[in-house]
Amino acid sequence: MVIAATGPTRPGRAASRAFATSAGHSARMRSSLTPLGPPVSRDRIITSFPKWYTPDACLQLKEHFHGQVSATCQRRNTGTVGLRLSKVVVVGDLYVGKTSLIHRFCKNVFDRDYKATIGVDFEIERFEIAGIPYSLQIWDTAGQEKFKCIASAYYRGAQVIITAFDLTDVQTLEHTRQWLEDALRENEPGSCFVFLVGTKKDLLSGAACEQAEVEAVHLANEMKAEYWSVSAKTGENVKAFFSRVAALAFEQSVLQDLERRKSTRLQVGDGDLIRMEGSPPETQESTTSSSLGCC
Ligand SMILES: Nc1nc2c(ncn2[C@@H]2O[C@H](COP(=O)(O)OP(=O)(O)OP(=O)(O)O)[C@@H](O)[C@H]2O)c(=O)[nH]1
Ligand SMILES: [Mg+2]
Repeated sequence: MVIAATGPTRPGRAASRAFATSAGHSARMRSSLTPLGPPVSRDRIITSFPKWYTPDACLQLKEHFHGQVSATCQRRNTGTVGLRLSKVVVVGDLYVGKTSLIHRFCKNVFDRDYKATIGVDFEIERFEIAGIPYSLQIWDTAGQEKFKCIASAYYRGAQVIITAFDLTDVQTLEHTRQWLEDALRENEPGSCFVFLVGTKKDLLSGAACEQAEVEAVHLANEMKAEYWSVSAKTGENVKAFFSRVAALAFEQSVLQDLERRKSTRLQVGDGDLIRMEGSPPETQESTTSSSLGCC
């Protein structure tokens, strides 16, 4: 099986989309990243922190970027974050509407006909968040059992896991627990944001949707996930949902980058401290060179 590979997009200049499908032992690139492209479209520009769907099941309640993140973005000092892609993996039973959700967001289309995903597909969507370019690599996986082993090979390295279920089919909600477990197994504990998404909201009345959401919100809390109800058919909540995903992933990336840079500075700082305390010249030299080596 050939694994689809992408390089990082060039912020502000790169084309936004790469798309690959793998089926059994074959894989094909439908298109590839091109070096030049249009600027980020206006509806992908995020300036204020997108709000949760319900405060009863959300990953964080605050409505502003973390103070450190805002300050870092204002100074345009986000290190490599603006060059990075965050990997998002969408899992869930067959026919729940994973592909439709992604296509609504990335292509603004909806197809009434069902075409099963074979293996995996992915889309790259570019954003500009707090003035910094940022991209999501959104992996669409197959829900059919026979393709599960292909799809699960792509779970690794996810920063975000989206578990989708059909709001009109309670069984698909029950299965999300297993989908999440499988996806988490391939990733470092505590390294992923988890979302639980109820699809096909347009098929339910307001009251029926509220009823389905009670159970979903309960499960979302057990999963430590943020809950959203969406409709790929009407587009309801789709953009708001992915904006929220992008903002949370971006904020985490900036904070991790700051943390990494801080610990690098601390290592260098330790070396300086030893020198200032008057160690013999040969120790000074070895300390300095090992500090440089670290960086
Ligand atoms: N009414 C309605 N139908 C939807 C919605 N989303 C998806 N569907 C329909 O549900 C069917 C399945 O959608 P897909 O997006 O192909 O499902 P999937 O989860 O990707 O399925 P697999 O690729 O087999 O895992 C299709 O016929 C879609 O048109 C929605 O929001 N509303
Ligand atoms: Mg699909």
